[in-house]
Amino acid sequence: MTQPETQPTQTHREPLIEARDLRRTFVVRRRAGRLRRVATEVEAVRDVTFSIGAGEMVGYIGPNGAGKSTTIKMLTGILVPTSGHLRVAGLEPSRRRTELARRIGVVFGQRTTLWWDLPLRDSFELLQRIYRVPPATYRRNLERYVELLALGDLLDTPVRQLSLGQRMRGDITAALLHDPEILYLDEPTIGLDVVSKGRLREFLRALNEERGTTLLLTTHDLQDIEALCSRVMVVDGGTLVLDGPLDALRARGGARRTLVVDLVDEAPPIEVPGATTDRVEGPRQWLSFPVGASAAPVVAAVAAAYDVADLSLPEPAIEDVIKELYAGG
Ligand SMILES: Nc1ncnc2c1ncn2[C@@H]1O[C@H](COP(=O)(O)OP(=O)(O)OP(=O)(O)O)[C@@H](O)[C@H]1O
Repeated sequence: MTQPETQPTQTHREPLIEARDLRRTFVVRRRAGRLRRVATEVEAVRDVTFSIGAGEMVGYIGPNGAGKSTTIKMLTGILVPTSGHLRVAGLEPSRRRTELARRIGVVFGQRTTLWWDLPLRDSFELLQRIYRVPPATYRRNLERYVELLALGDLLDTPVRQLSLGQRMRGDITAALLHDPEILYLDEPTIGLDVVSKGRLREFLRALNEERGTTLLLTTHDLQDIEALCSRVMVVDGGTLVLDGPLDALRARGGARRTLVVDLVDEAPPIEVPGATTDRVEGPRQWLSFPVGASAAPVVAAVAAAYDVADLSLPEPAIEDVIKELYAGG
């Protein structure tokens, strides 16, 4: 079994989600000739081990088919693990699915859990009954989320008439009406415009901060991860290949850092000790220096010898790091 690289995470409280050697296989029957079918086993998740503390915001990322949805389905109890140990809020999800449903919320970006032909309000009322949410809690939460997510004018609109962003806000409200401790979000910002994405991220951050809700987020949009998650778990081929703080992921961003210098005028490539100039485009130049070295002497040397209009030290792009991880994982 290969162990993922694990780094200590910032928050280490009581584990709320615990997975140990979690495995799930599927039997797939494929045609082999005109009449014959052969059964092959697909290992969608293998030997996945992690533990998530209350109040953490964790990104669960990986390329298509990596095993993310299969893991989330096991965490919600929809799928039974083939083997391994799994506890969510102290419960074994597949055996205690109904009980667990009252403690978790699930939001899928690609499909709604609301009733398509019903006005939002009726969907919410049905969910109140299904989850047996006490009337006072229901009223308080409905009021709160309708205001925070600006749904007031839409409560009487059938779900099918809502825009994608409005529908998503409705789905999030639906997932939070019963005060879940854990919220699973599967591609929550898919298809949303930049402003809606920003608002949604802000809302989720506040939810975590104010209510301590634990968030587990799967997404292909790494900006979601950058905006929300201090910890990221990367899965590839069913196996966890990295689990640690986002900063640790960034720190793997190659051996060199970049300094972008905007000169007042165009000039030949900058020459300063400790750095090399990799690219020149008009008055803008890109210098690089080793990751372990301090940027200060390079910045000072450039500022002393050149007329500088602006300087910036971009963070290593996590996209690049992740691309490398997927390729090599
Ligand atoms: N019900 C199923 N029957 C057979 N194979 C399945 C089933 N569900 C998932 N798989 C296979 O398990 C693997 C993992 O799939 P999974 O849906 O968990 O990936 P994912 O990381 O969520 O991908 P995506 O980002 O595309 O949603 C894939 O090879 C997939 O084809």
